[in-house]
Amino acid sequence: MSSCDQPGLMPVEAALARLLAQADASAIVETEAVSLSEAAGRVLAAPLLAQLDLPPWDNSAMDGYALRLADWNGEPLVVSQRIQAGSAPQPLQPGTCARIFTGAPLPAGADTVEMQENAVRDEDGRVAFSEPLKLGQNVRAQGQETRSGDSVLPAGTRLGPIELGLAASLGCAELSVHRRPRVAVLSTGDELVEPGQPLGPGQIYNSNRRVLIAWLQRLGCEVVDGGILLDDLEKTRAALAALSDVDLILSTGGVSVGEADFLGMALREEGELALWKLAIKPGKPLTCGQFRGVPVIGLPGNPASTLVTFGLLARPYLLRRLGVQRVEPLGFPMPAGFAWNKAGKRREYLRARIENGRVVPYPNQSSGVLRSAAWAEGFAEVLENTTLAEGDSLRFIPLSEILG
Ligand SMILES: Nc1nc2c(c(=O)[nH]1)N[C@H]1C(S)=C(S)[C@@H](COP(=O)(O)OP(=O)(O)OC[C@H]3O[C@@H](n4cnc5c(N)ncnc54)[C@H](O)[C@@H]3O)O[C@H]1N2
Ligand code: MOO
Ligand SMILES: [Mg+2]
Repeated sequence: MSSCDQPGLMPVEAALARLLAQADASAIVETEAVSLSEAAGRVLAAPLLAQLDLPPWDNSAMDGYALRLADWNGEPLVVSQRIQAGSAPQPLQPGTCARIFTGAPLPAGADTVEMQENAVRDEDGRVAFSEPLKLGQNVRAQGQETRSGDSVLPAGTRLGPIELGLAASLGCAELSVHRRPRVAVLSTGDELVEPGQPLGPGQIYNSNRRVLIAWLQRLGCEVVDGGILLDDLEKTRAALAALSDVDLILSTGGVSVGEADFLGMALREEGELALWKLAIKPGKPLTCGQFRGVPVIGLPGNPASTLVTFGLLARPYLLRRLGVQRVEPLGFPMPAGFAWNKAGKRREYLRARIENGRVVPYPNQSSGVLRSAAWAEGFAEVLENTTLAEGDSLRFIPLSEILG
C-alpha cells in the first residue's frame, strides 16, 4: 500500500477510497467450482447464465380449469383431462377444458385458466364459469422470469440464501467462485491472556481475536490464527515474516503513538507504512501498509475501535478484493433521541439502538467498552463538525448490515 503523506486527520471517505483502490489493485482472481451446499457466503467469479427458460413451460398460477378462450362461447365445457404438477399433459381437445392445478403445465392449445372458485360443475361434470374471462389470465408464461442465456447474477455477487435459490431454480449444481481470502489475525499486547487462563496482574482477556475470527469466517475468509503477539519489535517482525503466504495480515493493537506500538515500526523498516490518523471515533490510529509485499491492516486495539474500523474499512476492503462492488453499508436516516452539543473533529460512530422510533446511544461510549456494541443494534453516525438537537436526522447503520 502506498504511504500517506497527508497531514492532519484523514476523512473516512478518503481512507476508504484508498483502501478500495488498493483492493482493486490486488484483486483475488483465482477461482474454484463449489457445490451449492458449499457456496453460501462466497463471491461469484463469473456471471451466472441461465441454461433454461424460467418457467420452462407455460403453467397454471391457480388451481382451476384451463381452456382455449377463443373456443369458449359461454356454455359449460366438458372436462377432458386432469393435469397435476409434475405431469405431462395431452394437447387440449378442442371445445373442452382441463382440470389443472397450480404449477402444472398448460396443455398445448390452452391459453387461459380460471380459478376453481369461479367455476361451477353441473351434474354432468361440465364446468360453467361465473365471471368474464380474459385471455392469458392465470397463466405463467414460459420464460416470463428468465430466458435461457440471460445473465441473472453478475460476477462479484455475494451468494446468500436468495442467490443460492436462484441458482438452484436454474438447475446449477456448481458455481464458479473466487477462492477464499487467507487472512491472518494477530492480537498484539503483553497484557493479553486467552479465556480459560488465570489473569495475572495487569492482564486482560483477549476479546478482539474472537470478534475478528468469527467475523472473518462469516465473510467467507480462511483464517490463519496468529494468536497473541507480545509487544516486541523482533517478535513482531518475525510474526509478520512468517505470514508470507496470506492475502492480508490483520492485527489489533500496537498502532498508536505508545512506545510499545511495534507494528508501525516493523512496517516502516521492512515494508511500507501509511499511518492514517483517521477522522473517526473510535478508531483514529488505523494503520495500513505492507510487510514484504503482504498487505497489512493494523486495527486499533480498543475493542470498540477494532469493531468500528473492521466493519467500516477492513470489511469493505476484503469484499472488494473479491470483486464485490457495493461494499459499504447503506444505513438509513433516523431521528436522534439525544442532543449532541460538542462538534468534534472526528466522525463518531456511537453504539446505539432504536427505541420508540429514535436513536438512543449506549451510555458509555468509551472505545474500550465492547458491551456497548453487544447492547447496540447499530452505529449512529454523527458527522464531524456537527451538533445535533433531539429529533435531528442522522444515519443509522444496522449491525446486521455489516456483520456478515
Ligand atoms: N498519546 C496518545 N495515546 C493514544 C492515542 C493518541 O492519539 N495519543 N490514541 C488513542 C486511541 S484513539 C486509541 S484507539 C488507542 C489505540 O491504541 P493501539 O491500537 O496502539 O492499541 P493498544 O495500545 O495496544 O491497546 C489499546 C487498548 O485496547 C486494549 N486491547 C488491545 N488489544 C486487545 C484485545 N485483543 N482484546 C481486548 N482488548 C485489547 C489494550 O489493553 C488497551 O487498553 O490508543 C489511544 N492512545
Ligand atoms: O480510536 Mo480511539 O478508540 O478513538 O479511542
Ligand atoms: Mg498494545
